Amino acid sequence: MWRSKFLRGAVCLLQGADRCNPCKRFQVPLWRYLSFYQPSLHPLLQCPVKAPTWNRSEVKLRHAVPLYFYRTLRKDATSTIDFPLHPLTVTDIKQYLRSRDILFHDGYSCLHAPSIFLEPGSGKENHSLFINKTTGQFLCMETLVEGTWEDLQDCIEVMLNEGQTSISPNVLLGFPESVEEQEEREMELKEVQRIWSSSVPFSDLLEEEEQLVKTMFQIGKLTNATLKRFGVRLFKPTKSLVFPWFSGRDSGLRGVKLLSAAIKGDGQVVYTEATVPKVSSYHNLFGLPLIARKDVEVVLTAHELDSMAVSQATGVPSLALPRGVSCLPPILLPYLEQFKKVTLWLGGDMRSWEASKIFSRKLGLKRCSLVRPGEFQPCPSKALAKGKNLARIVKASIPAAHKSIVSFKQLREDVYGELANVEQVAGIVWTRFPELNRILKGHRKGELTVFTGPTGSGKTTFISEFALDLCMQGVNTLWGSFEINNVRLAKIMLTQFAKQRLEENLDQYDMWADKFEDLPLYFMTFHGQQNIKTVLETMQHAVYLYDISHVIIDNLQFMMGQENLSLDKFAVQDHIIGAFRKFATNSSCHVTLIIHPRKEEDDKDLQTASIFGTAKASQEADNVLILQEKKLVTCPGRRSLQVVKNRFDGDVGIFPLEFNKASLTFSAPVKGKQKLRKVKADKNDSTEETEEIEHKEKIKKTLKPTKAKTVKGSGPGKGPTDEENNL
Ligand SMILES: Nc1ncnc2c1ncn2[C@@H]1O[C@H](COP(=O)(O)OP(=O)(O)OP(=O)(O)O)[C@@H](O)[C@H]1O
Repeated sequence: MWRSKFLRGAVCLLQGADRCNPCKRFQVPLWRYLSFYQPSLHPLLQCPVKAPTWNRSEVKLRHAVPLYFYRTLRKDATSTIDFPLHPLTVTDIKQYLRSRDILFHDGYSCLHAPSIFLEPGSGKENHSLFINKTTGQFLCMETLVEGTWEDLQDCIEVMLNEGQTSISPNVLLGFPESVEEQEEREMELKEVQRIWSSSVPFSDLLEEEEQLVKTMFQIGKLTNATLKRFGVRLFKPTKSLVFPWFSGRDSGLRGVKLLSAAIKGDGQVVYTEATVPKVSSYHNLFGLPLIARKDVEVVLTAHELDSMAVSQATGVPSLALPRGVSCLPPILLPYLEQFKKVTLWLGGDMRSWEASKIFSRKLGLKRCSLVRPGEFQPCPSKALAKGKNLARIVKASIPAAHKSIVSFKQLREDVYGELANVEQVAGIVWTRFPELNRILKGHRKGELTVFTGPTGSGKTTFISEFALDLCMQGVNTLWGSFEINNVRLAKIMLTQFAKQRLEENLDQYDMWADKFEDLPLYFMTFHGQQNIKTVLETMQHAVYLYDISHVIIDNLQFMMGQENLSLDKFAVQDHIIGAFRKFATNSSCHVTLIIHPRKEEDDKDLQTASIFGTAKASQEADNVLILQEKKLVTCPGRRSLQVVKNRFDGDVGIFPLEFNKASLTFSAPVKGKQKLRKVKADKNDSTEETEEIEHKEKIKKTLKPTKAKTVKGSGPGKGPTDEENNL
């Protein structure tokens, strides 16, 4: 939301308005619920209610009435069904299609069926209807109609009720959006058109202007022909590159992504992205309009510039994911179904390597191959800039499907990668807890962390900030808060995010809530006792839908009551911890499990034995953290964090925590401005690094440090903040 305000602000300024139009205040929910309105999807996961994704203007009311009528009937019917329904499975989808005599066959991540949106004998290719096996999301590759499983079921029912064998793509009418949503959508489309029409193609730039922009974005090796083919333009007011979102070969503009460069105070060049519509609705596979139906091979990258580099250097079709390595939205999978070979070249670091392994599972291991990052295989745009042979790098990609038994020869490269990238292998470091980095070294996917502390000592409060810190760095996070409700938890997190009591600064609520809303943060809706199977099913679903890489379970005790009571308590606890351990490993997802201590003695620190009934549970955990509460007379309530187990490198230790009641934070306040250490290039630098430094100098000369300017908005929901103005 704040992005569209900013862009509206930028465009208003563009049009000579002396100030932003009064920014329309949007009542936006503070957090992002995972609540689908289609009961067929997991009802216990909630996400913003999404209207179907086809262009509403094509809809003809004539057809809509029966469908709308049908839906209203069914909606009432489902409201009487008790939750939880089981999440949709491929078996459910197959059973339904068979019951309607619709033939299908298995694809990679989708089922392929004859499209019901094509007149029989229309001469167009059959089996062009792709249905995602996990979510039911569908796409007709001929008409480009797409929608949810519920929408497809509705269309099939209406078609059968009318005794037809096909149905017009215009039949679909989503639930009427609220006036506000309709208004927001129209405003976004206007924004997109404004930005697009006021951007200029590179061929229209003056020579020196073109050179300056290419230097700024380090795309000197990309030709204007390539930029033109992909439709890239320059938005002059903010010197931003504009990447268009055309969803099909000949369809209209649905959105844009702006890439801007700015120089920070310390001389670092920072690249910032902004999308319209906002990032959660921005599902652009950049480069899609250039894909022909006959293409069977594609290179998937994490950035638009990388895609253009691959396409220009190798001639192989290439697409860029909308949100880099952070997620591969299932809604895009039907668009990738036609490819028999998918090469994932997501970047040059370990995070990209981890993501490519996870995404290849979603795409189907057999058809995927991965470009291993490394010194000689940076991201595509860097490889192009350094004159590397991109075709050879793509050719040298390794199959994602690995055999169950491997020799060291196959492991050799992975081992080297881990040794050469110690920092990245250590995981994501906390920005707010340097002491924790010193001991744990970082937060890694696939691990199980057990966290405990005395009752009422601040476990939830601490873990909330612990997880928020990682989420702010792009770690997709799922909360399972069985003890306190999501509103209260979100309020704690927002306070920690804003580092102030918003009760006393309500005029800033919208600004902070807009930023908070863009975090990759999701909540389960469980409360009170739950059984472990339902919780794990929901977590699995969330990992698939949102590429969750960190799940917090607060707390274990809420799953103890539902298990087989004939077992003794410790056996149940061991079973549950074992189940989370398995989930963490199989889903490459970090699980943080909060456990109430088994016994507490006021005058003694908690030990590992205080937590677990048996040694088994402590063996399953990779990390064991304890929030120690010193009940000292001198400083009552003094907390410390103790790491009693660290499987990654064995370091353990304890450090004090300073609790700030106003901001609910445990992180030590930053004392003064931390001077960023300048790393002097050492004498024997390789020529490449020297070139890199010279290049950076050149960019700094072209980029005048931007002076942050504030645009006074009107009352609540003020205009863009300083950093937004730096876009
Ligand atoms: N270090 C601290 N000093 C004082 N108050 C704190 C501290 N940490 C948390 N609190 C406050 O104590 C209350 C309980 O915090 P929290 O719910 O995080 O504890 P908890 O250990 O999760 O509780 P429970 O054991 O019931 O789950 C909250 O109001 C919180 O703001």
